[in-house]
Amino acid sequence: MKVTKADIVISAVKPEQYPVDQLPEIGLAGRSNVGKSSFINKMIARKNLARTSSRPGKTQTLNFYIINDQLYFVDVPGYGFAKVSKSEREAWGKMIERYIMERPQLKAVVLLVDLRHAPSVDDVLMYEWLKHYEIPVIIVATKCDKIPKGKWQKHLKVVKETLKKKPEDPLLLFSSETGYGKDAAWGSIIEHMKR
Ligand SMILES: Nc1nc2c(ncn2[C@@H]2O[C@H](COP(=O)(O)OP(=O)(O)OP(=O)(O)O)[C@@H](O)[C@H]2O)c(=O)[nH]1
Ligand SMILES: [Mg+2]
Repeated sequence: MKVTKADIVISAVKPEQYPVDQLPEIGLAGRSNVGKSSFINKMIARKNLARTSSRPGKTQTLNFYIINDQLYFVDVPGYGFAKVSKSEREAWGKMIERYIMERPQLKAVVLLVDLRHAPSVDDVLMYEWLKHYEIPVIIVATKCDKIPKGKWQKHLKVVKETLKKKPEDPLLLFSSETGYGKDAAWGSIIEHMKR
């Protein structure tokens, strides 16, 4: 998809703040620092519209980005960030749960995992939880620039087996650094938007 227009519309913490225009939405989920905001920036070819940081926990709210007046990317705060209090973690959980469970226009969640490592316990829980609520998931193994090409298949196999990936969910390679996998990711997102 050629992105000609992209803007942040709102940073929301509760449903009353979500956009009301019924456009399809694609959520981004994954561990803190895995590269969700970087994924959005690469996909829309903007340097830092979705704010990124080497410090985990950068994204704290549900950030709605409107793309070509056609769809939203919803940047979701990452999980698994140790420096978060129990009450913050609970607030996070409630915010995500409300969004994911009560949002018919949510067409799919892009679940980002780090290609370098086996998915964490939290990654597995997140995947199982999304599947439980019958949300289509596009699994994106990112930071593939950090692994030599010859080892990609081996690492993909670990991701697939650890998550117990369902056959209907695609697993794609990606790099926000090089742009590898951008067209495939758009292809999958567009397919899910039409459902
Ligand atoms: N080499 C490489 N670095 C990446 C890639 N994607 C993200 N990064 C780096 O990883 C760090 C975290 O990226 P973010 O996009 O801010 O991560 P996030 O998932 O949005 O993190 P939170 O907002 O804290 O949940 C930054 O330093 C990025 O530059 C990638 O594909 N390759
Ligand atoms: Mg972020």
